[in-house]
Amino acid sequence: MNMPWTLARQTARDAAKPLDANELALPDALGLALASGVRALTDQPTCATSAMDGYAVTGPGPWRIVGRVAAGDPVPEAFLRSGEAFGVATGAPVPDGSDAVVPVELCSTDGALLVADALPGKHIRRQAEDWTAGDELVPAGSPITPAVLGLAAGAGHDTLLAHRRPRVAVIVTGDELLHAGLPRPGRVRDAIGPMLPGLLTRADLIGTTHLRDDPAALVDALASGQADVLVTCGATSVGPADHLRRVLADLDAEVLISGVACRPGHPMLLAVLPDGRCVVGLPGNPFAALAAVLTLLHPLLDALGGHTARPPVTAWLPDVGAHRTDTRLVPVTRSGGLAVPAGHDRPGSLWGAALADALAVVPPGHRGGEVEVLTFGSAS
Ligand SMILES: Nc1nc2c(c(=O)[nH]1)N[C@H]1C(S)=C(S)[C@@H](COP(=O)(O)OP(=O)(O)OC[C@H]3O[C@@H](n4cnc5c(N)ncnc54)[C@H](O)[C@@H]3O)O[C@H]1N2
Ligand code: MOO
Repeated sequence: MNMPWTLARQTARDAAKPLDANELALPDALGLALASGVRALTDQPTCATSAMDGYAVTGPGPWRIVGRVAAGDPVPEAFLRSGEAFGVATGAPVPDGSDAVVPVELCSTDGALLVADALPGKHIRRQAEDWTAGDELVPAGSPITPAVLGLAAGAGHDTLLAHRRPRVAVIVTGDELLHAGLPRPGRVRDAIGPMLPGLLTRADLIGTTHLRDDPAALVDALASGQADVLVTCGATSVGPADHLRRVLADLDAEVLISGVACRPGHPMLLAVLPDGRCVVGLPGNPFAALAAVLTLLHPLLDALGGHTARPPVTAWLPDVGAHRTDTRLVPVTRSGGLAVPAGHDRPGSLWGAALADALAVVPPGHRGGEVEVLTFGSAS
């Protein structure tokens, strides 16, 4: 009995716990998931600062210019009194007592005398206006994007605690596969091996092995290794050369998912070996393999990498002819909230997927309307 598609995705997410976490220098943490929230180590700003190049002033004008402070200077020792002005640069601390900053282009000066209109409080960034020391700025489980790195640096961090990226080994099986040159009767080019690295943006691909349809070789390939996840391609079905299910049984693997009610890709599977390593079985038909990556592999890799599930991305899809009982995965291009089918979506062909930027998830019975879309880059 094939598992419903939505349950299969959730089962894949729940199949693994986040991998260990390490304290990493900021540049090394890019793309990983935060293992603990980023907290501000100081107030921002740490003191009242000027938001403009100009003059800090106090009381009604005109004012007497009594000094100047540049970016990088410490807080001026002077306390600004009514009728006094202090030259300030954007980002520089303003003297205590300042009422407002007047931008330089709104000022006229006559020697040490400054004339302008000042609005109380204007253009002064008060201490802790953005955040206070101890505030959580980004929660655990968030992806460490370039902006998170910049924010963390701004909040005083030199390192971040981040989960390790899962290590993935790929095993491509099939006597009929060629890895170069022209396909010919009885021989096809491996289309899955070249596709996978670009789909593993949240993992480290540690190796790709090509095997004949030989159960002993498959046992050897699965039995040991450094990978957290083994991804097999082909051999998921019931033909004489399709050994994956028997080999997993011989290895005492716990099969969590053996078939999913979706088109294409229904023979996909997920198993856990006795030592905790996971096996994701991608069907041999290349578009079915892509469907299995987005359905099972991405949620599993997200869970291992410590990434929190994000709200689904949706788009409006016309009636594309839903399946009666199974979820269809349909290649689409998206434009302004609308998903347009790319066509060419037969299980053995990546043509439609190559023209698409996402797969639309079409539940059984769908007759047009809002659907979830899965992008190729990452996961849930
Ligand atoms: N009796 C049944 N036969 C099949 C069923 C079924 O339910 N009952 N399901 C079909 C579906 S759906 C799929 S999908 C495939 C899954 O097959 P396998 O995972 O066992 O893969 P293979 O048999 O090795 O290959 C299937 C097909 O894909 C081509 N292939 C395999 N690997 C690659 C690759 N790396 N790159 C490009 N093409 C590949 C292979 O040559 C075959 O044409 O089973 C159906 N049969
Ligand atoms: O998964 Mo198969 O047709 O559905 O390629």
